[in-house]
Amino acid sequence: MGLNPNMWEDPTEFKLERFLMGDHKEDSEMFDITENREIEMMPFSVGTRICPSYDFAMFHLEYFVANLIWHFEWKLVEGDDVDLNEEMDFTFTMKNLL
Ligand code: HEM
Repeated sequence: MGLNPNMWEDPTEFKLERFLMGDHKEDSEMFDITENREIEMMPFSVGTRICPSYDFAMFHLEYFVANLIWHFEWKLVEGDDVDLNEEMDFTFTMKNLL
């Protein structure tokens, strides 16, 4: 499914901009990391052939991200307006992502 050219333009290309939000994706600079607007990306697939190692992989990815946060100094990009406060949506999300 992740390689289906009917779903994805150039499915094998590394194109982060494909996750931009908005009807006219090229007009928007927001990434849909909440997956509240569209569910297009299912990295572990779904259904009977879902990755059996989903929990194991997620555990390691959380550990990987935690190490990135721990070992690097994180700064806002000048001009960005990130607000870490929570906002109630379908779930709690960050108030301002960018
Ligand atoms: C970030 C890490 C991982 C991602 C994104 C991932 C993703 C996937 C995806 C997309 C599938 C195909 C599901 C389908 O056919 O619809 C799959 C299948 C599978 N994955 Fe993973 N996987 C990850 C890590 C792992 C790890 C660490 C293991 C083993 C230790 C594993 C074992 C398997 C196996 C055995 C299948 C075949 C399941 C089946 O065909 O019934 N995966 N995985």
